[in-house]
Amino acid sequence: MSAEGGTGGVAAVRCTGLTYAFGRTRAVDGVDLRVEQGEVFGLLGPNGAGKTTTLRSITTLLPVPPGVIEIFGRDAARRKMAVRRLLGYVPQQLSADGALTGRENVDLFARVFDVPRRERHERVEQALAAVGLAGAADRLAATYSGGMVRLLELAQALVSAPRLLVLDEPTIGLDPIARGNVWERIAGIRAATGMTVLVTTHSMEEADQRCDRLALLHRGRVRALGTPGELKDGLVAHQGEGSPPPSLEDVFRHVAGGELDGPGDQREDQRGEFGDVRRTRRTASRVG
Ligand SMILES: Nc1ncnc2c1ncn2[C@@H]1O[C@H](COP(=O)(O)OP(=O)(O)OP(=O)(O)O)[C@@H](O)[C@H]1O
Repeated sequence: MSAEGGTGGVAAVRCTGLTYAFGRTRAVDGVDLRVEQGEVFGLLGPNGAGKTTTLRSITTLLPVPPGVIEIFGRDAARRKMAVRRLLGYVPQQLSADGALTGRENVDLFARVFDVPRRERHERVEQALAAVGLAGAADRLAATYSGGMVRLLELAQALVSAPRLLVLDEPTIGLDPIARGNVWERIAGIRAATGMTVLVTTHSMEEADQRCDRLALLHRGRVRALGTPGELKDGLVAHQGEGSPPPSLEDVFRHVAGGELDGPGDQREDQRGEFGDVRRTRRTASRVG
C-alpha cells in the first residue's frame, strides 16, 4: 500500500494536496486521499475540520485547480461534467421539495441529471424501491418523517446510477432505528452495484461499524488514516499493552484532543465535539 492507502489501479477518488480557503480561513490544507473502488470511506473530524469543504471540492461544487482531484481517473477541473455524471451527492442541506411527492422529487433529479427519457420511469421506480419508499411514493414529501426524507434524498442521488455516492452526514438528526435503516439501504445498494461510498459522520459507532477505512481530518489536514482496527491498534502501540482497549473516540482524542481540550486560540467554529453532535437537520419540519 502507498502512504495514502492505495493498492494500485484507478482510485474512485484521488486528492493530491487539496487546499481550499474561504477568504483568510484555510478550510482544507493539503489533503492527500485515495478512496479505492467499492469501499465505504469515512471522513471524520470535529466541526469545522474541513469535511464538507473536501466533499464539495470532490463533487466539483467548489473550484479546484487541475491535477488536484481525480474521480475514477477523470480530472475534476478539466472534465467537470464527466465527473458529475459519475457522482451522486446527498448534501447536509435539505435537497427534497416538500410540495412534491416522493416520486416527483426523484423524477426531478432524473431530469436534472439527464437520465435518458426512455429509462427514466424505470430508474425512478428502481431508486424508490432500493430505499424502501415505493409504497410512499405518491405522498407529498412534506408528510414524510425525517428518516423517510433522508431515504428520499438517497433515492434522488441514486437515480442517475452513480459509481460514487457522496453523503454528508447522512444520519444526523435521525433516531437509532432510522439511522440503521439508512445504513442498511446503503449497504444493500453497494452490495448490488459495487458502488463506492464516501461519507462524513460524527458518529464514532457508525464509523467503526460501517466504514472500511477512515480519515480523521482536523484543521483542514488528515491526521490519521486507516481501517478502524488499524487506527485503534495504532493507539495501543502508542500507549503500550495493558491499557484498556481503545475506542475510535479515544483515537480521535489522541490525535486532536489536546488542541481541542486546551484553552488555545481556536475560534469558536473550530472547537469540536467528537461525540455525536446535538445539532440536527430537523428535516421533517423543514420540508414542511
Ligand atoms: N461558505 C463559507 N464561507 C466562509 N467560511 C466557510 C464556508 N464554509 C466553510 N467555512 C469555514 O471553513 C472551515 C471548514 O468548514 P467545513 O464546513 O468544511 O467543516 P466540517 O468539517 O464539514 O464541519 P461540520 O462538521 O460542522 O459540518 C470552517 O472554519 C468553516 O467556518
